[in-house]
Amino acid sequence: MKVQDDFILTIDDSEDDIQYDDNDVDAAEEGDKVPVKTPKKKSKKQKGKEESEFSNDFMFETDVNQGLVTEEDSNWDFDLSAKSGYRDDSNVVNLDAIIERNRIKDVSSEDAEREQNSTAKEDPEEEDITLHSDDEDLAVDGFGTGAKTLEASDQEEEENNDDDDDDITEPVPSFTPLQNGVEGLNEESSASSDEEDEEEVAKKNAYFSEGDKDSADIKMQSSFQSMNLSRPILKGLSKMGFEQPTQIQSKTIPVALLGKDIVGAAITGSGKTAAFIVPILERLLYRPKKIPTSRVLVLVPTRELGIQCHSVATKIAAFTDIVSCLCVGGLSLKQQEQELRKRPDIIIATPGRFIDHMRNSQGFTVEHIEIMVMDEADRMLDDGFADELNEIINSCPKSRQTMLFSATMTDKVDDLIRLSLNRPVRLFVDAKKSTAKLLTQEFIRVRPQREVLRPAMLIYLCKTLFHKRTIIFFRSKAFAHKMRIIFGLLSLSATEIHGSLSQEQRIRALEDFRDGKCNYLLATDVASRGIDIKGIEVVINYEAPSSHEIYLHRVGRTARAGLSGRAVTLAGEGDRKVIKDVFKTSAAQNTKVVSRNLEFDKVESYGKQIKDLEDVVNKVLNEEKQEREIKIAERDLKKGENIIKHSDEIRSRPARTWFQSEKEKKASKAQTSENPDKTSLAKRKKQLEKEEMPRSYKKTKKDRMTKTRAAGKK
Ligand SMILES: Nc1ncnc2c1ncn2[C@@H]1O[C@H](COP(=O)(O)OP(=O)(O)OP(=O)(O)O)[C@@H](O)[C@H]1O
Repeated sequence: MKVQDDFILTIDDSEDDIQYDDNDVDAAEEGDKVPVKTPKKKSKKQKGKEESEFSNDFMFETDVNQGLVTEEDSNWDFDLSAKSGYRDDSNVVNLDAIIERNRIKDVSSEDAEREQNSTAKEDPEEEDITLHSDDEDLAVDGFGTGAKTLEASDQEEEENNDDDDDDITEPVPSFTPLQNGVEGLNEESSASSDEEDEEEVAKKNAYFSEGDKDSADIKMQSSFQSMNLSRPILKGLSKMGFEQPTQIQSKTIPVALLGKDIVGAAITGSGKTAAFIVPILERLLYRPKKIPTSRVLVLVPTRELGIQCHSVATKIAAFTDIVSCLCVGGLSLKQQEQELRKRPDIIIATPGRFIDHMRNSQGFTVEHIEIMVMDEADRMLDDGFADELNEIINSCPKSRQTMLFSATMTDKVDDLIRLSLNRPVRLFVDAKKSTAKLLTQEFIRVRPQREVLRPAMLIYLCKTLFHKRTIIFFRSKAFAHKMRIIFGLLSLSATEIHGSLSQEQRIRALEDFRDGKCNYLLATDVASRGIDIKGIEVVINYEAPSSHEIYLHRVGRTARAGLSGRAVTLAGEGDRKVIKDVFKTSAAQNTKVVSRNLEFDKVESYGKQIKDLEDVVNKVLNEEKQEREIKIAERDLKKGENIIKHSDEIRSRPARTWFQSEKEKKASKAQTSENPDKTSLAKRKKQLEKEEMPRSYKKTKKDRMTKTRAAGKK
């Protein structure tokens, strides 16, 4: 199929089509009225830009430095979301104050002294770290790194375990390039689990549109101007400092403007958000405006990602009349209900909160959703979201355009089929499981007998090597919290983000870290996907995550937008599989992977300090618990008083219905994993498979109502 460059599918072109559930407008017949867009004249400057050469090695920071764009323009912010209302946070305890009260004098003074005398390294790579090739600590130990064969490495590992004690007093920290000369790994392009059999390839060929060919016809556009975007959108992009599209944007925007379904993938930090926001805004510019209608739904897996996406959409739309609404958990339901009543053009939501509105917000309907985006779509396809997703997908019109994006996007047909995509175009920019080119990945082996020193290793890294803009990932919320107390007691300015905190605390943590008020952000995987904070220098994995995908998202918080960064992983025995996968792909893609050895005398000394602090940490935890209980009691008292005062009004409200309680959610998840064939999910999948055929033949109203710009020009 030959596709014209200037062919843009406009959004639901007839106002007559719109139906409202609160009876304010009659249902009407299909119409073919199409708004004709007046062609814009291109300025000389724009033309010049179009002709300029497209570089894939984008340098994002330049405009910021030239002062054309302010930091605020390109930074995402919470101010907009703040208007959506934080929850009452009257039970938040001031942990910093408790830590300060409990800080042992001699620890902090000893610490200050240590700071002064320490061999604190300004640049961890250049100053004290020597690259040398004879350090085989990690390379030969069977983590799949320098191993010639897996069998050989296992044997070597046993040998290495015998002389564990020898490297306890290893010298200065060192890097060892690992992948150079690694045999037998370079032929593989990705981890073995990704190998496809013929059947899967055939399935994919049948399922995906000839999109790659189509998009070759569409041409990768080298500038935003040559994509025929409207002036207000170009102005918004320019205000954000986006001069040239990134690869995923070049590929996606023209295809998305045609209204096609898309399955998109590109490395972390490569601009996927704008890749879907820009075509959405462009299409919305030509919507019928008489009656406001919510036409676009963007689903995201975490609240913070929703806030960030909302901020990007609002900023790019700054010169348009397009309105976005943020509907994520933790923010005021009431305020969101009020905003939804005004029928914003775009709704950015987490699935749970969105369903809550679908069920309980009067007058809110999803009947007119014409574009649905799932950011971090592979996460949304996880079991954890299965039921919510089904509910949303079943409620939204089938004739919608659907776009899915993630850095680790799956193109497995079986995974995608339940989303009832319509011959999607597959737009995969980088090799699967790639990391950013300028990301250095380091690994520190934690031998079983040194597990006890893991916290000390982390403290060592932060005290001697990484002093700021460092995010540290933990698997457990409770442990992240405990470490935050230890950081505080050892005078390391840290904040934390995880699911046990209130939304306001989570947002404040991100802001404090973003603004440099805290040097360390201690996080669980709630912050591993999508979060875009400028200038994160280092990501530390306190332990490797449970999968290679999560690893990629975590380390993708640094080295974003063409900048460099470093990821350091403390790798224990239990982390073998993930680490092996990382090394395999890194070797294949020739990205930089090194091992780091620590100064174990210092690590042991930190270990002793941490042990000495145990009682103080428990004391802080107890005080925190007590203060929280008092706050909760005070809040409940107030609540009780309010209920008595306003009982009539409260009783008159309709009862809210819940999609699933936490208990039901867990039961459903267990059922899915225990007995996948008999779940409603499997049934639904089969039903969708059946429905798939007729659907692709059905011409939708939207399909029929397309117009070329050329028509407008006539
Ligand atoms: N065309 C562009 N020019 C300059 N900067 C850009 C451009 N597109 C995006 N950026 C910037 O690049 C950064 C990363 O963008 P974004 O958060 O959309 O990445 P992503 O691919 O969604 O990452 P992740 O997979 O981690 O979610 C942001 O700071 C954004 O402002």
